[in-house]
Amino acid sequence: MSMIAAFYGGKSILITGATGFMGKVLMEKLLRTSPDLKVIYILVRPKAGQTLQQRVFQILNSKLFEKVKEVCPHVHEKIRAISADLNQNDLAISKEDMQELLSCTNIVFHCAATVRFDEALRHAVQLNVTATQQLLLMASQMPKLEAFIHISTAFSNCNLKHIDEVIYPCPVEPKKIIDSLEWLDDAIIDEITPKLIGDRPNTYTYTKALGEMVVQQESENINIAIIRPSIVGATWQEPFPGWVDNLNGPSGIIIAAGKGFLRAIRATPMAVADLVPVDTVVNLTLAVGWYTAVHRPKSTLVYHCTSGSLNPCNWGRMGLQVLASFEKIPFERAFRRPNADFTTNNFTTHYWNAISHRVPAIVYDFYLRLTGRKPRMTKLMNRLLRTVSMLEYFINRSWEWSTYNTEMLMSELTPEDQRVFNFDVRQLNWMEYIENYVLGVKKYLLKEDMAGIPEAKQHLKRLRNIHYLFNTVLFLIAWRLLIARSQIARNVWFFIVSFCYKFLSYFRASSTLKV
Ligand SMILES: CCCCCCCCCCCCCCCC(=O)SCCNC(=O)CCNC(=O)[C@H](O)C(C)(C)COP(=O)(O)OP(=O)(O)OC[C@H]1O[C@@H](n2cnc3c(N)ncnc32)[C@H](O)[C@@H]1OP(=O)(O)O
Ligand SMILES: NC(=O)C1=CN([C@@H]2O[C@H](COP(=O)(O)OP(=O)(O)OC[C@H]3O[C@@H](n4cnc5c(N)ncnc54)[C@H](OP(=O)(O)O)[C@@H]3O)[C@@H](O)[C@H]2O)C=CC1
Repeated sequence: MSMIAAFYGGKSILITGATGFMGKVLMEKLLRTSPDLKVIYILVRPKAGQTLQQRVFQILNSKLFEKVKEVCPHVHEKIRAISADLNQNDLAISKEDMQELLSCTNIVFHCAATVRFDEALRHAVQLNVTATQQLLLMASQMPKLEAFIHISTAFSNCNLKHIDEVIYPCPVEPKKIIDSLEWLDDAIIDEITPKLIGDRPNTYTYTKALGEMVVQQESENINIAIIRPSIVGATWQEPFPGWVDNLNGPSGIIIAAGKGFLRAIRATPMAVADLVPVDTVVNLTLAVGWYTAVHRPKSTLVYHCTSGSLNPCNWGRMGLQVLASFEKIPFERAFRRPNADFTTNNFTTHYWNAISHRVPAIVYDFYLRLTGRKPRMTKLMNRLLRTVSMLEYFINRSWEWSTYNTEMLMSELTPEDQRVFNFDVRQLNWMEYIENYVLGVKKYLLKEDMAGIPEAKQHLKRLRNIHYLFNTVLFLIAWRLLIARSQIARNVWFFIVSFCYKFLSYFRASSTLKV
């Protein structure tokens, strides 16, 4: 019997960010491995015209939860959705709900965050720092609380090259930032943002670092741990391989490349692609929850959930495997044939952006206009290139994360727990994982039918023929222009033509002789 699974039995668990990518997988694993848990409270806000109940209903009836229903048929009864908005200072939780949360919660998993890189500082601080502070305040009033697990990111200290499992201080105290944002207006905040974030690339990594400082400062009476995952990707094994439901991290890039929109990228092929599957992160999170509650470490432990030091894979290898997977699992109606030229040079980046991205988009929009349709490709391409430029920071550097705590925890688990809550990335076969990732993107993100693969392959063949034809025509035009202007080109041309003529005459003569 798994000790970790047994530990969560009968517990009341609070999850923030349960409607997000990681939160859903966390909820699924908890319900599947500990169906006898008492209740999972999830903080949810109404969104996109859906009520809380509709959102929860949709999640629990999705493919991700199919296996859970086999072991826990009354899964709906285990989930208690609580209306909350982490953008509000009091989290907008009703008095009754707050009372219930405070008196019943045993474990808190705090996953909610804004993961947008370009989030305005005010909003990023509200969600990633102030909301964390509010939750810690709540946690300090929970008499039955056994552990509070805070999900951060391995990139919260991406301004450093080597990162240990410790909380690093930021130059300005989080409390000072929170206070100043209350009275500064948006224009001034925009102006001081670059100075505050310093050598970090965006407000996301900066506010996640501030969030960790808040955790450290408010953790006096709370049993707390921090998890730092690197780039979180599709599921590796559980509940099935390749599940993914948003465009963040590599998923959006895989779509853009598979559909032939993105054909070149500024990336360092030898830089480590520090990806971790979402189910690995969730397994570590649940193991940390158990360890923190049962062993009650004296200080706040930080756990790195990264792959680079244990099982490294670089962007070059990953890019090639993604391309190889497109051969087997092509996406439907591709704009151009998938390709992934990696370049680190400024000039070639601009060249590829112009030739491979902008020009085809302009040509296609021209065609749409001619056929009476609304042009859209240039706009889409501009957005895509902006997105890619924001990811560039992460695909052109390598970091070293120490993993002592994570390895220590692994050694503390029983063999059964090591199997059920496996977070050993050394066992990950990258090639297999990436192929399943591409398959998952096709199935669960693009919602394309596998039966359409032969047609998608035919379409790619047609695109290849168009590509060859286009290149041949281009070459002939260029050559014709060159001949018109250069004597050397003309001489070379006459030499080739006369050589071909002689060869054909010889061939014809010898075949006549044989007859
Ligand atoms: C073959 C080679 C393989 C190599 C493979 C390399 C992978 C290289 C990954 C590095 C990854 C580091 C990751 C750090 C790890 C964390 O710790 S951070 C957690 C991850 N967070 C993120 O990835 C957030 C990144 N995204 C953002 O910040 C915002 O979406 C952006 C990029 C600022 C765009 O904002 P926006 O312009 O307001 O647009 P938004 O409304 O979000 O979306 C606009 C459109 O772009 C699309 N879109 C959004 N995100 C993406 C995306 N990532 N990609 C494509 N399209 C996207 C949307 O679907 C939307 O399309 P439409 O619905 O309009 O048709
Ligand atoms: N994805 C990644 O690559 C990585 C993620 N992380 C960390 O993991 C955690 C989870 O990330 P991930 O699941 O990918 O992120 P998602 O963007 O998928 O999910 C974010 C969650 O936070 C919730 N949330 C956002 N704003 C509010 C709000 N105002 N009130 C209530 N809830 C809100 C969202 O709810 P709603 O559905 O209503 O928007 C959603 O449930 C984050 O802390 C992130 O920093 C760390 C490293 C990498």
